[in-house]
Amino acid sequence: MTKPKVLISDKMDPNAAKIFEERGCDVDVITGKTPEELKAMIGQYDGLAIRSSTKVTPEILAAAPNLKVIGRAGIGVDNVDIPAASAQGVVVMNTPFGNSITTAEHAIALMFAVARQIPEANARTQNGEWPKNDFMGVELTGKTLGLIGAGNIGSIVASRALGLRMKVVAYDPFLTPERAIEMGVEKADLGTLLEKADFITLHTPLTDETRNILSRERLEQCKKGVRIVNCARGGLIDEAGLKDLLDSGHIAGAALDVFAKEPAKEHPLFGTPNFICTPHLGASTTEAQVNVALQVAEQMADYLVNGGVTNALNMPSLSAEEAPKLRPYMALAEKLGSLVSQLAHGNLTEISIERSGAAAELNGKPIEGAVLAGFMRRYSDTVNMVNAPYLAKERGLQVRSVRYEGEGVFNTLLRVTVATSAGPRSVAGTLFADKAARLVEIFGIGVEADLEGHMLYVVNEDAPGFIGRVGSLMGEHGINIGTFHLGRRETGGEAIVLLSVDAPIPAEVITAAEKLQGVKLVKALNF
Ligand SMILES: NC(=O)c1ccc[n+]([C@@H]2O[C@H](COP(=O)([O-])OP(=O)(O)OC[C@H]3O[C@@H](n4cnc5c(N)ncnc54)[C@H](O)[C@@H]3O)[C@@H](O)[C@H]2O)c1
Ligand SMILES: O=C(O)[C@H](O)COP(=O)(O)O
Repeated sequence: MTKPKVLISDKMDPNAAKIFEERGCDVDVITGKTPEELKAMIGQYDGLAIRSSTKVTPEILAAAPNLKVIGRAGIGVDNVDIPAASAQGVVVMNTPFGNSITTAEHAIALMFAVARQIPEANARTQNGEWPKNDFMGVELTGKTLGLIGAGNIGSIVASRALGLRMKVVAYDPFLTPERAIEMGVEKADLGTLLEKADFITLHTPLTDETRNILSRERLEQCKKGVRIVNCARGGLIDEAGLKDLLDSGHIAGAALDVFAKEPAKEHPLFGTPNFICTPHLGASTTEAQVNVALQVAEQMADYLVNGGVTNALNMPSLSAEEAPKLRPYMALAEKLGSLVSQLAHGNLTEISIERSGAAAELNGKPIEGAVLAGFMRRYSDTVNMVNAPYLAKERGLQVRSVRYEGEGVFNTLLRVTVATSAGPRSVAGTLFADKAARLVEIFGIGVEADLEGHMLYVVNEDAPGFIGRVGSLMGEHGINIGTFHLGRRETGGEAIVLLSVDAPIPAEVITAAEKLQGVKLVKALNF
């Protein structure tokens, strides 16, 4: 098996490259490339490991036909076009906890720095001025911190602020009253937070809802003398409004680690009194960088080598323990999805995926993804379990997932049913003790078969001599039969023949089979 190839395209702790190699991947570390240069080289890679500098645009993705996973050594993924990656079947993962403490500490550091004007005092002191009378700071003790976003980083900032004897008021639509009590913060709406806060820190991702969350109007609503810290994303604050309100003195200070446009080498805010900034250093500590580098490399290698999925933003997680258990089910699921789509006709608008017995105990999402991948393969060559649910949604396919805990005849069973104009059509399969996928039913007729390679499916009337006629036809055309499986609804009723052959079945053999006595339908199947 050829080794998966990974490109690390942003500065990352060297542990990442080491882990990739130890886990069976080839790795190149090539940083600082322009989008054009990245486009020219990305085609050869299975994995792309990034921080915030590399922008993964639809153009980059279009030049990456082999790409299977993008790993963000950090939290924010606003530099990755996730819908485009999903549509292309590329898993996008991040490391949601590796740099949270470090970033929270940076927010606290900036809060102190802006409260005591430390950067300017430092610069002027080192300039030989000794400006002791020019700086009068404020204490944090007893002040109210308004926290916008109370997730991982926000909650660490809250706990540190409480330790500094601040009061914390938090605005986060997803913060439950119970969690607010647990965190020791007061849950508030944004208006109340703006009225009460002496300091505000932001800890939300940049989304359509959070963009400009501190707009000029909202900045004007803030308590006079407020100090604002943003260690989350540029774009959350109206930068022009911030400058005007710093100039007017309504806002007493602001500290930004992030800007709407980065790198920010020139900016109207530069030089504004009581404005301090750092160049997106929130995650830049040795500890955090080792954490995120190790984590991203482990996650990506696990996916590329074993199929395990952790911290993916566009598909359900699949632990390294679950992956080996689920793998045979996913193979079965994909085959059943493919079989039902090759056999059922008409406008298929609904698909139902049932898991019973042991299968009901498993994580259903990857199985669902695999059924849909098999089902959608007829419509797209590039479909996989990541993009299949998106493609299915795009086509208006309704997907139902059902689990039955009890065992039937089989101790584990997957059944896939599609709604057709002639009524529901279902196929079912099980796993034998050797974990091999076996078909056990087609459209209500019991039949036991492997679904492998090239197959011929024939529906006929159950009558003596038919098996011989099919065998002779194959022999006449020089087609070697590998396996031969039979099933029937009842004696003399509708029957099926499913045989595997060693080579693709030519169209003239299908036509000849259709002319055999008693034949109702013939189809070549491929798996
Ligand atoms: N400066 C840096 O170097 C640096 C480092 C790490 C993370 N970050 C940024 O910090 C952000 C927060 O990280 P996290 O780990 O805490 O993420 P998180 O997902 O744990 O928390 C984000 C919180 O924002 C809340 N939220 C979402 N929409 C909101 C809205 N409209 N109003 C208020 N709250 C809203 C969510 O409910 C969630 O609780 C990341 O998205 C990333 O962009 C920056
Ligand atoms: O979202 C993040 O994790 C931070 O913005 C850190 O970004 P960086 O890895 O480029 O420092």
